[in-house]
Order: sequence, then C-alpha cells, then structure tokens
Amino acid sequence: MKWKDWVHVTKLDPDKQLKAGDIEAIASSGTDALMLSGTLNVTQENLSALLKEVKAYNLPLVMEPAGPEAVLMQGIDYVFVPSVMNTTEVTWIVGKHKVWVQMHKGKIPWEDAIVPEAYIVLNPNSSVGRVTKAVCDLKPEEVAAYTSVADHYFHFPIVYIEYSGTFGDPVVVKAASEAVDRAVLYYGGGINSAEKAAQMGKYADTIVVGNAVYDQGPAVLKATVDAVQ
Ligand SMILES: CC(C)=CCC/C(C)=C/CC/C(C)=C/CC/C(C)=C/COP(=O)(O)OP(=O)(O)O
Ligand SMILES: O=P(O)(O)OC[C@@H](O)CO
Ligand SMILES: [Mg+2]
Repeated sequence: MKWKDWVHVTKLDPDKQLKAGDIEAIASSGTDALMLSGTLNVTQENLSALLKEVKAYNLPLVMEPAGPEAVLMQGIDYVFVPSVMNTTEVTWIVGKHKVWVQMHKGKIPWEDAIVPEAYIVLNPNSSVGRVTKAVCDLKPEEVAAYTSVADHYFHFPIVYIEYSGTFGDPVVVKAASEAVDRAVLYYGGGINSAEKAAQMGKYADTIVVGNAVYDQGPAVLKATVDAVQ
C-alpha cells in the first residue's frame, strides 16, 4: 500500500520502552505503518535500538526526525520531515533543514524517501509545542488558513494537525479537512479509544496513535485501528 493510502499510523518513541511481546501485538494490530519519532531525547543510539526491535515485522517504517542530529535513513522506507507552520522561530520551518542538507552534501534521497510534512501544532503543553514555541491558540478559520497555505502555496504533501498528548477540538480538525485539497490530512493527539479514533477519522485521512500504546497497551491500539480500517 502506498503511504498516501494509510489510514492508521502508530508512532513509537525511541525514548520509551515497550514491554516484551508488545511489538508483536502492535505489528498484528492492522496499523498501516510504524513511525519512529519523538521530540525529546531522540538519539542515533535509541533510534537504532528501536529500529532493531521493529524491523523484523513486515510493516512500512517511517522515520520522523525532530532535528538533523538524529536521523535514520538505512533500513527505513520513508523519512517524513516536519516543518512547523505556526512556530515563531524560522529554524523549525526551514533552518534545521538547511543544516541537514549541508550535513549530507547532496546525498539525500529526495525522490525515493523524503516526504515533507506541514505541522500545525496545537497543544502548547506538548514537548513539540514548547520546543518550537508554537502559537497554539488558533481559531478554526486560522487553522484552515494555515492548511490552505501549506497545501496550495507550499505544496506540502501532508498537513499534520498535531495535538500530541491531548485530544483535539473536532471543530478545528473539521475546518482543516474542509480546507485541505491535495494534501493528505494527518491527525495525531490523545487517541486512546475506538470512539476517539472514529471521531477524528471522520475528518483526517490518516490518524496517528502514540502515547496510548505505552499508557494503555496494544489492545487499545487495535481498537483504534478497527475503528478506522
Ligand atoms: C530537517 C530535519 C532533519 C528535521 C526537521 C525537524 C523539525 C523542523 C521538527 C519540527 C517539530 C518536531 C520537533 C517534530 C518531531 C516530531 C513530533 C511532533 C514528535 C512528537 O512529539 P511529542 O510527543 O510532543 O514529544 P515527546 O514524546 O518527546 O514528549
Ligand atoms: O501521542 P499521542 O497523543 O497519541 O499523539 C500522537 C502524535 O501525533 C504525536 O506526535
Ligand atoms: Mg510523544
């Protein structure tokens, strides 16, 4: 299945520990892909350790870096590279990217593996909200406007409504879904039940589940998959 057709992605944090047997259960949950990502304490070492744990299960693997210092490209299907639309600091839109390109001197597999993501960060208390100094108190029409800018002006293939750690406002996500045209709309944040998965799955093309895997376990993850598959 092409990445554009995924409806459910599981986000695994290299900074957290999964219990024995959990990866097996996650892999058989029906989720379409595993994304290796976190904002804080992600290193080449913990990324490589997580990759070792997940690579045996034939699921597509996505690396989503929080910065140029820790990026895996070997053994990964895609690198989803974020830019934050509503940050107050240019580095989170284009600065880290410039550093990354300089580090790799023309060896970035642009066509085969790189997928840019336009993040709209909406939980000010999340790590990503704090680190990127995102302006999070946006009205639905402002989120819709950022969505259009990302989609039609910058031509980002993904617009990602990010509420990491908390369940978002469905009115906001609906507004983004009405504004999006060509991009694939991602939603992530606080999905820990079939009901919440279905609610955001109504608007987003792809939902992302992260914390629930660690806090509640693979059975809850499977319920979120079944709600959108
Ligand atoms: C150019 C390269 C290689 C990378 C770009 C890096 C940029 C601009 C990142 C922007 C925002 C960011 C830090 C994204 C990381 C992905 C993400 C949102 C992970 C989830 O974060 P949280 O759940 O808030 O963090 P923790 O789980 O670590 O608390
Ligand atoms: O961890 P949760 O709250 O499920 O959020 C998922 C993802 O959007 C985080 O980047
Ligand atoms: Mg997280």
